[in-house]
Amino acid sequence: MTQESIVLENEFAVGNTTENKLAKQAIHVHKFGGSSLATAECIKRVLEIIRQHCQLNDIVVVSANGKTTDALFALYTQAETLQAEKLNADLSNESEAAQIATLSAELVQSVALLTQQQEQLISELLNENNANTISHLLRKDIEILTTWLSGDLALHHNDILALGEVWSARLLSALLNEQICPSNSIDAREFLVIENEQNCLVDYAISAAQLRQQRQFGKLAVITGYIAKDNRGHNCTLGRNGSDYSATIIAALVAARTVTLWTDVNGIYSADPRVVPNARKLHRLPNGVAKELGRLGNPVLHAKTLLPLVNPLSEHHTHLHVASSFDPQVVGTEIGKFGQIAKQELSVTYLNDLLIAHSESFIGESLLAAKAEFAPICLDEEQGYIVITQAQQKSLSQWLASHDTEVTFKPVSIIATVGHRVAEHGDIRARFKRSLKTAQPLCLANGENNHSLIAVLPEPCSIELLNNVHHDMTKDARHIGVVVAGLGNIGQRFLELLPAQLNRISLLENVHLVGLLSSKKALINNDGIDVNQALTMFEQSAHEYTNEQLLAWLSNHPYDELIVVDITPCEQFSLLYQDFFEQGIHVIGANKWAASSSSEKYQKLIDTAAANHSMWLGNTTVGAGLPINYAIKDLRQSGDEITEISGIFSGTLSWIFQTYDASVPFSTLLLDALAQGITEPDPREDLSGRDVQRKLLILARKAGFELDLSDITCQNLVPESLQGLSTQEFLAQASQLDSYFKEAFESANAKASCIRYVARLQCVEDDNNATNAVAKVKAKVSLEVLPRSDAFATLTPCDNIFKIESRWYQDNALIIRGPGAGRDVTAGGLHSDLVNMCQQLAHKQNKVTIKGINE
Ligand SMILES: NC(=O)C1=CN([C@@H]2O[C@H](COP(=O)(O)OP(=O)(O)OC[C@H]3O[C@@H](n4cnc5c(N)ncnc54)[C@H](O)[C@@H]3O)[C@@H](O)[C@H]2O)C=CC1
Ligand SMILES: N[C@@H](CC=O)C(=O)O
Repeated sequence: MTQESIVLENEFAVGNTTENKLAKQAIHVHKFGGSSLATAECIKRVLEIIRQHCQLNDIVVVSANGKTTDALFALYTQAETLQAEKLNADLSNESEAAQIATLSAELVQSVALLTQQQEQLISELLNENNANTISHLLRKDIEILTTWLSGDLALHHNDILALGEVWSARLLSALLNEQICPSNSIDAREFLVIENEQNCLVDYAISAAQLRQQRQFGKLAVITGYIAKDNRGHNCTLGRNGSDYSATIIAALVAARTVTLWTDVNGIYSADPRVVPNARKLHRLPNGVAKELGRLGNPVLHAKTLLPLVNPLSEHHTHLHVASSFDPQVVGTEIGKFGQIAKQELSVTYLNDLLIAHSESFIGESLLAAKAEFAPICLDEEQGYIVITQAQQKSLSQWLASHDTEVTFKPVSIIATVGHRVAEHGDIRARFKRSLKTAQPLCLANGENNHSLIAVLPEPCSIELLNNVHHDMTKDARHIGVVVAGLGNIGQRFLELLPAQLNRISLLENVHLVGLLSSKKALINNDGIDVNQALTMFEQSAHEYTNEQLLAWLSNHPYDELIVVDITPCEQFSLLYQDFFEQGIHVIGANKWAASSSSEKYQKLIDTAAANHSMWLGNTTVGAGLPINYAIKDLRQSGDEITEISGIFSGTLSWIFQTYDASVPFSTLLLDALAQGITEPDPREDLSGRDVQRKLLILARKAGFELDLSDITCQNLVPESLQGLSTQEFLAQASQLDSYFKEAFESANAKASCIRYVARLQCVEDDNNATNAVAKVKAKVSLEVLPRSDAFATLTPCDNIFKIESRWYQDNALIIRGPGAGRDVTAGGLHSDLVNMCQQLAHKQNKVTIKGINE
């Protein structure tokens, strides 16, 4: 149990009634299916999930362990056969008597096998004392089961089927008591009342009141799924997938905030991932869309399960999560009420083995009666057809015969595209029709609440068609969330350019701005932040945050990919990259700290990013928007070996030294550069040479050299007297710089030369000896006196120049030159990284792991 739950328990211990205390904290319902509870190992995993995710006032709902319900059903059938045989057998006939004896022995054996399976779970999991207690209860149940199997079977049908859930809840509760927290198991038949087994309509008022009596304060309730009582007091079951339904009913009864269905898949996909490899996980599904998916054959969602999510007692909305108990750290799918982004999701589903039934009774108003009776998959009152399952054929024929109308049936299948109000979008309808051309659909119908477009096909839906339609409808789109950190000089410009970029670049079609961070405040919105008003929204709605809160949100983000754009100058923020990469989050950084951190930290970041398929781009860390990082990476990847890198790497120092002629004080130019947004937030970062030193280190690493900042000699141009001041104090006293630079300028000028701040790195290792060895380098950044005609001396102010010498560029160096700082070029460079990253992400395939298939 978490620390929070311990506090909770103590908190509950004072004052008030049990009911009030239980209601004090939002309740979460966790339902574990049979596969999640199949073996001792699975159950241990479930215990861990409960330890990490549950509070004492939450509720756990369980299915029977593994295939126990199937085994109980098989016992019932065996006993039924035995009883029928006994009834008809002539026991004086030896062979008939022997047959009965064999059947009896087989039944005894099956009971023994089931008992042994349960005993094994008990002994493997519980300590000796508890195991004895639970085994004793099991044996008593087996005695009763044996009498039921030899008595009035039909009367005890549901009693027999209920045993699986009873055993499962009892065992889990005992285990929780032993290892995790106080717990009590509750048999749902003690509180859950439905009208009858056929309609499963819940009496919410009575059930809620009875459940309140069953729950015990300070104990985690473990409740049986699948079973209930009808309003005449008979035991009944909730049918196939009844435990999921139990969980959402119970959530409605206690107004839970969420229900998590822990199962063996880690979410709902845009198509069945077993047959559509490009299917992507749907992170958030609006209620109505989920219902439609359940109706049209999604194997995880069942229309019935979704009904109680809007609480009939209070209009309270419960969110439903689907997650894998085999992979609990993976974020699954959430179903509930969402904004615009979740509503853009499209998925494709299909159903084979259906029938299309044409009849006059389906034309006009009379269709309503058929609709109420058969809840068809789709229908059309003008064309007079409904589409039903093959199992419904007989009852439909009888129903129509009683109305004296004829009917014709034809085998069909359907393929549907499902999404929020898709049927109202002409473009989606047109795309769907186009992609179905070769399949020659018989007709196209709108689904429930227009949340689907359903095509009726004359042939079974093939896997090829499903994949093609999925590709055409979803364009295999991946939704990408972007969080921008640092809303200063460059950050603001980046955001100003964002709306036009999103409009203009089709690769950015599914990119959503979802977070804005300053050093103190954060605005995070999973439904997206309006890019046209981003800064205003930030001003109005941002809240203070801690890094822990930020990381917690990031670990649960609902996007296929998340990109953090770091436009801060902050070392602390760069320390979060390690966490980002561990969570598979991508980073685009203008911030130079991480890329110029110690070799050890840098290598760890690179390794973590690679291990988690995270991308890290930082072209703007050197030369702003100039493609210098790309050029060096490309040379290296192509097999070239870089031997020298030199140039002017600081936009600020380029602008100042190209402009400076001693007619205007040096400090005035420095303040001017600051106002233009080309300096670092503290211009001493530029003037000290540190910014250039970092840039040289970043390029050196890209070129394949292993070195640290301390390996690069750096000439600091800030006099000691100005080094320890605050930024404001430094700026106020910047005139102290003037005499030094005046002198340096005049001395160089007297020799027809000029002063420039230059970065130089040279490989000094003999090439022949360098096989497999890390090349040694000499590197420094310093103020140099250069002839006025030198290539580094004749730049446009603010330009950077990068001179690269390599095996391929020996005699005539590769030169990249252009503006190396400033708002527009840097923000532009960041957008270039964003497009580049989205392009790579568009081709990224997330491997879907399906238990039992590829795992
Ligand atoms: N100015 C230029 O031409 C270029 C700048 N860069 C880099 O861009 C980055 C930003 O530069 P500017 O916009 O000029 O700086 P700035 O000082 O104008 O803006 C930085 C913003 O980051 C915020 N911030 C600081 N710590 C933060 C944190 N922990 N979390 C979130 N936000 C935080 C600050 O509040 C500020 O609003 C720096 O790393 C700089 O080296 C890179 C290339 C060129
Ligand atoms: N302050 C830097 C900005 C770019 O990195 C510079 O002047 O080059």
